[in-house]
Amino acid sequence: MKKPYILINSALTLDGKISTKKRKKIKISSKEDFIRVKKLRKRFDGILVGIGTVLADDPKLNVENTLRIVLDSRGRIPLDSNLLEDELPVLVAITEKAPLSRVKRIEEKAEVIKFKGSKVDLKNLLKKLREKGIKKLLVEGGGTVNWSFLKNRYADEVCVYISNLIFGGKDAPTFVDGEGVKEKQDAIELKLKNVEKLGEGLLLFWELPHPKGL
Ligand SMILES: NC(=O)C1=CN([C@@H]2O[C@H](COP(=O)(O)OP(=O)(O)OC[C@H]3O[C@@H](n4cnc5c(N)ncnc54)[C@H](OP(=O)(O)O)[C@@H]3O)[C@@H](O)[C@H]2O)C=CC1
Ligand SMILES: Nc1nc(O)c(N)c(N[C@@H]2O[C@H](COP(=O)(O)O)[C@@H](O)[C@H]2O)n1
Repeated sequence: MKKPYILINSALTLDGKISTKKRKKIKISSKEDFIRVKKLRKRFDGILVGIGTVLADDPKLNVENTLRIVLDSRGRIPLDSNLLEDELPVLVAITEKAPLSRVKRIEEKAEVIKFKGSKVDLKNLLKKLREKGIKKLLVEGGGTVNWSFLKNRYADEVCVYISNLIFGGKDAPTFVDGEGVKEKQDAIELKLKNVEKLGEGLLLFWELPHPKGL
């Protein structure tokens, strides 16, 4: 079974942060980049975010004919979150760690798929998404989710908008968080495909040389 084609898109400050140390929703993209992202989202069958992003940003990701997917092992998605309050489809990927009473409430508002283990099993999730007809998946963070998709070599391409802002701070989330590698030899090496100036920032397109199948 082929996995969906996967693009990670993110907006970073010049120092690689995706929010400040307060970890709240912050506009890092320029006006021009938000216009680009709006068009980009329409080209994907699915948009995926982690529960950290849902709790911090309460995103809408409201694009017609696109499935919104949340990685949420413990079923923490707020029942009044924008994703669960509108009419557009949402899939919440949970694990056996999610309390049953909570799952029932989420199921009233979204499709729920349950996986074994303590974190959502990406391989099996991607299989299920492909079976559901998701051929192109846009991953929009945050840093922990980006790490999972890169570490496992599931991402095919990466697009980052590098803004003219600097947030600093060791506790501010970065484009890729998670465990990280210990040695340079374990680094995830990408190939630069394109560079564009956009507003006061730069748009960079990268390709992963050997994305993994399922
Ligand atoms: N500038 C930008 O472009 C963007 C910025 N952001 C910012 O990023 C920050 C949020 O990032 P972060 O806190 O890292 O949260 P994430 O959105 O990356 O969500 C991470 C959580 O997802 C759950 N999860 C379940 N299964 C997996 C899996 N297989 N792999 C990875 N995660 C899994 C885990 O929680 P659990 O165990 O409970 O399931 C995990 O802690 C916010 O500050 C937000 O504003 C976010 C997106 C874009
Ligand atoms: N491209 C981009 N630029 C920024 O500056 C951002 N803060 C984000 N954040 C991502 O977009 C989601 C919000 O989407 P809606 O506007 O609510 O539809 C947010 O959750 C991040 O994934 N992206």
